[in-house]
Order: sequence, then structure tokens, then C-alpha cells
Amino acid sequence: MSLKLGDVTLIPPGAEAAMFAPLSLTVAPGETVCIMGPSGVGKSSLIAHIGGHLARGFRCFGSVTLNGVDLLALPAEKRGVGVLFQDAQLFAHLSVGDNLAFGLRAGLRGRVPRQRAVAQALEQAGLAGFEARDQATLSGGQRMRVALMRALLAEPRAMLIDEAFARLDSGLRAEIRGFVLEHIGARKIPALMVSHDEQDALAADRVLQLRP
Ligand SMILES: Nc1ncnc2c1ncn2[C@@H]1O[C@H](COP(=O)(O)OP(=O)(O)OP(=O)(O)O)[C@@H](O)[C@H]1O
Repeated sequence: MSLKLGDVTLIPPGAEAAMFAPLSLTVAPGETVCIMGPSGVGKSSLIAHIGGHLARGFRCFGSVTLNGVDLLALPAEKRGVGVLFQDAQLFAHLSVGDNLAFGLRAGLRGRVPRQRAVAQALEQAGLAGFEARDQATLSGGQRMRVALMRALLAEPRAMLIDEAFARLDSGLRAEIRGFVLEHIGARKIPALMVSHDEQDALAADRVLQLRP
């Protein structure tokens, strides 16, 4: 699976000019490209455009394809793109196990396959036995690991990471970044990672600097 951007540019609502020059990029299977650039240049908007959650009113140009499929023609839930935000955005009313199960594809929704998939994901996240825990009782790093596992259980064909490690302290940050990139790389998923952090950039395969 390759994620391909062709001459992508965006104009925010009410603005006259595009935020960044037309951007063409191919992210190979298992490759992580770090997107950097000054505040307001459009990094989060670019991620939202690809993920299908960009606010209304933007004018969008260029193409976004995933293994040749036109993503822009599909609603967000059909794009097969996983997203990790700064906040893990776990569902407050669901247990850790139910948060994970939310991502499961239809074929795994029977009780036994579901329990097995959730238990395996928790094991991989170093959180074995956490099924019934209230998500509010988790640490920041644990929450991010659950968020990644929930995204991966949906079997995404591409991952978008928007400042997902920014709120973690530096030691934990390196650990969680390593965890996330290792799992994405092992599954050969192409990933775009927005960050202001040099250590994130060093951990990526390539860095793309957006300029206004
Ligand atoms: N819903 C919206 N309506 C109007 N303008 C918007 C909207 N969302 C974003 N913008 C504008 O688009 C521009 C890019 O915002 P965006 O959040 O993508 O930047 P960024 O590069 O991710 O910045 P940061 O590093 O500060 O997070 C900004 O000028 C912002 O004001």
C-alpha cells in the first residue's frame, strides 16, 4: 500500500491564497514521513484533508490516492485511514476492552474472536488484563497505546499521526513513539506524522518541511 499525494494544496475558508505550495509525495509501505513547518502552515489541515475530517469551507486541490484508490471520493469511514491525535480520544463511556473492540472489522465481532483480538492487542500493548478497566484510569502513555491498538485493529491501510506524542514527557515520548512506529512499520503501513519535535523527525524515514 502506498499513499500518494499529487499537487495537493488547500485554501482555508475566507482566505485568498493557498497555505502551502502544491505538494506531491509518495509514502511507501511501512515508511513514515514526518511533516514539519511553522505554526499555521497547514499541517493539521493536510492530515484532516487526507483523513476526511477537514472542516467545511476549505477549497482543496490535487489528488490523494491509496494504492491507486481515490480517497477524496470516499467518506472518512470508508478510507481505511487510521488517525492518532494529540489526545488519545478514547470513548469516555467505554471500558478499555470496548474501546479496542470498537475498531474491529465486522468479521471479528463475534464474542470469541472479539475477546481474542482484544486480549492479543492488550498483550502487545503491555496492558494484558486491562479489558475491564475504565479508560479514565489510564496514564497518558497507556492511553496512547490503547488508541494505537484501536486504530490498528481496524486494519488501516495508512496512518496519520498529528502531534500524538506532544503531551507526553520526554522519556515516555521516546518509548511511545518507538512503540507506534514499530507497529506501523511491521504492518507495512505508510504513515504521515505531523510534529514540531526534532526527535520525532529523527525517528522518521523522511522529513518534509512545509513552507508558507
Ligand atoms: N475551520 C477553519 N476555518 C478557517 N480557517 C481555518 C480552519 N481550520 C484551520 N484554519 C486555518 O488554516 C491555517 C492552517 O491551520 P492548521 O491547523 O492546519 O496549521 P498547522 O500547521 O497544523 O499549525 P500548528 O502547528 O499551530 O498546529 C491557519 O491559518 C488556520 O487559522
